[in-house]
Order: sequence, then C-alpha cells, then structure tokens
Amino acid sequence: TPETVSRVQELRNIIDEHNYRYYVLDDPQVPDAEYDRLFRELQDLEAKHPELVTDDSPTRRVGANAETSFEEVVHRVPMLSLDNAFNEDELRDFDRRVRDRLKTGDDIEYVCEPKLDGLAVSLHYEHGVLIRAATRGDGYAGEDITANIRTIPSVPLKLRGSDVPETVEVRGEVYMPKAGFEKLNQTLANKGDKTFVNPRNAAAGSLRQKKPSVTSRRPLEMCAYSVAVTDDSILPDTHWDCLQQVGQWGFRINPEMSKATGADECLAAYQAMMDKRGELPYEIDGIVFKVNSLALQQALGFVSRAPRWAIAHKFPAQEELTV
Ligand SMILES: NC(=O)n1nc(-c2ccco2)nc1N
Repeated sequence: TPETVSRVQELRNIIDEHNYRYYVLDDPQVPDAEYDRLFRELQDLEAKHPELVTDDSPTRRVGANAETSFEEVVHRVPMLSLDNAFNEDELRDFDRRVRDRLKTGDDIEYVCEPKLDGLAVSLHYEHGVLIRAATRGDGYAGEDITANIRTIPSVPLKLRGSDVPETVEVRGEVYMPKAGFEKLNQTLANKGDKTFVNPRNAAAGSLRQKKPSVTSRRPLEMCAYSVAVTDDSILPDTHWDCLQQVGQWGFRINPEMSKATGADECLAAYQAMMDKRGELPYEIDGIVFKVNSLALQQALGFVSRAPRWAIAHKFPAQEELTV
C-alpha cells in the first residue's frame, strides 16, 4: 500500500541519518534501543514486502549471498602513491620545488592531514548510490571489493543530501582503530587463530575476505581524503572545501586536519601531529601536506608516480621511538 511504501522510505531516511550521526560524526541522537526498534521495523516491512527492497537500503550492508569477486577495476584517475619526506630539509625542498614550479615567491597554503596507516580505496557513486569500490592495486588498476566495503558502517551506501553529482569518485583510507585491533587479536588468540601484526595488516586481511559476512564482523572504518572524478558538476576550488563537501555527503573526514601556510607552519603542524600520535585512536605513520588550491594542484600535476602537489612527511618508525 502507499502508506507502506512511504513508511519504508521514511524509515530508510531516518536510519541513514542515525547511521551518519553515530558512525561518521560519533554523535548519536537516539539511544541504541530506539535505533534498533526502527531498524527492526524496516526489516519486518522489507520481509513482508520484498519487492520494496533496494540495494541501498541500510538493511543491505551485508549482501545476502554476495561473495567478493576481486575482479580487476581500472581507475579512471590513477591512485598514485605519495612521495616521502623524512626530515625537515626534505620537507623544505618539497615546498621550494612547489614554489619554483609555480614561479611564485608567495608562501603556499597547504592542507595537513594525518597519514592513516590503512588501505587506500576508491569508491564510485552514480546518482548518489555506491556502485563499486576498489583497492589501490598498482595505482592504475585495483581489485573489486564492493561487497566488503559495503559492510563498513562509516561508508555511505547512498550520498547524503539533495545536490549530489551524477558521478563522483571518493577516495580514502580504510583502517582499523587501535582498540578494535587489540580486541580482534584477543578474539583470534582465544580461538587459537593467528593474530595480526598491526592494524594495517588486520584491515588488509579483513578487506581481503571472500565472505562479506566475515568482513562485517571486523571493526573497520573509513576516512575520506580526496574526490577524484566527478561529472561536470561544480566542485569547490580548494581541497579543504572539497573535503567539507565530502563530509556533507556522509563520509567521515579527519577531525585532526588543519591548514598551514609556508614550510615553517608545515613543520609546526608535523611536530604537533607527532606529539599527539600516541593518543589518537588509530595508527598514523606521518602527515600529508597537500597544496590546497585545486588550480595550483592542476598546474603542478604529477610526476610519473606521485603528485607534485603533495608530500607524505613520515614519522620515525614507532619501534625506534619506544626503544
Ligand atoms: N593515508 C592517508 O591518510 N592519506 N593518503 C592520502 C593521499 C594519497 C594520495 C593522495 O592523498 N591522503 C591521506 N590523508
């Protein structure tokens, strides 16, 4: 009946918004019991009216009998790796190369992002619906891990809001928070199973599962860090504003992000991030500085394997620090 159809649609919108508040903003608006009641009502209605079920329903995160195909996916825009800076001089060299290439004496504004130590993924949305998710692979082609990615609560199955582009590709890092990693290893050890060496391996192993139902039981999260491809819809003209837009579409963006102008401020941001590294709930292995202006990014382009407009300034390896 029309009432059922509208109730199903209303429940989906309400549940999507609660998921966004809970998993992306870490700021739930209702107690879990209220959420569970709404979710069960939607499940019951969908069970009674299977013809109403759509792939982007919040009840469809773990595909019924979906198996991950790991088919090859060619990236429309290559997912290139980042060049590294290991010390202050190399960071200053990067900033100088940027200014020399742009033939400007002005200080450059950068966005400073913690470099999450997880797995880079690329998510493709058409008409606001998640169509395909792929690993980075060799940068030019990766593996299809859509069924597994769908099980991650902080990955929107449908972009939030009304003005979403026809096609958009959002890239980010899938990672396992430290607490979830410790708990998973404890569970594995209790079962006599092999444990993971670090959260990055645990995230990789969890995304490599053939069964999405296994992935869905792993504490994975995703943080978006770039928009790669869109139709001719207008994107903001700075990387920072693009990320705010991606946050509005329902993605988690990193709350530790900041802006810095010139090499000195970048180095201050590097030190500040290193100082707070221990208390972050996830592992990071550096800070990524990206030229904020998309026009300047365009002008700088990429060298064969890495963008000229970004650098990953790595921390000393963790074990060295603990010695
Ligand atoms: N791993 C990580 O957190 N990354 N990686 C990039 C990146 C890789 C290529 C362009 O940007 N950005 C961030 N925050």
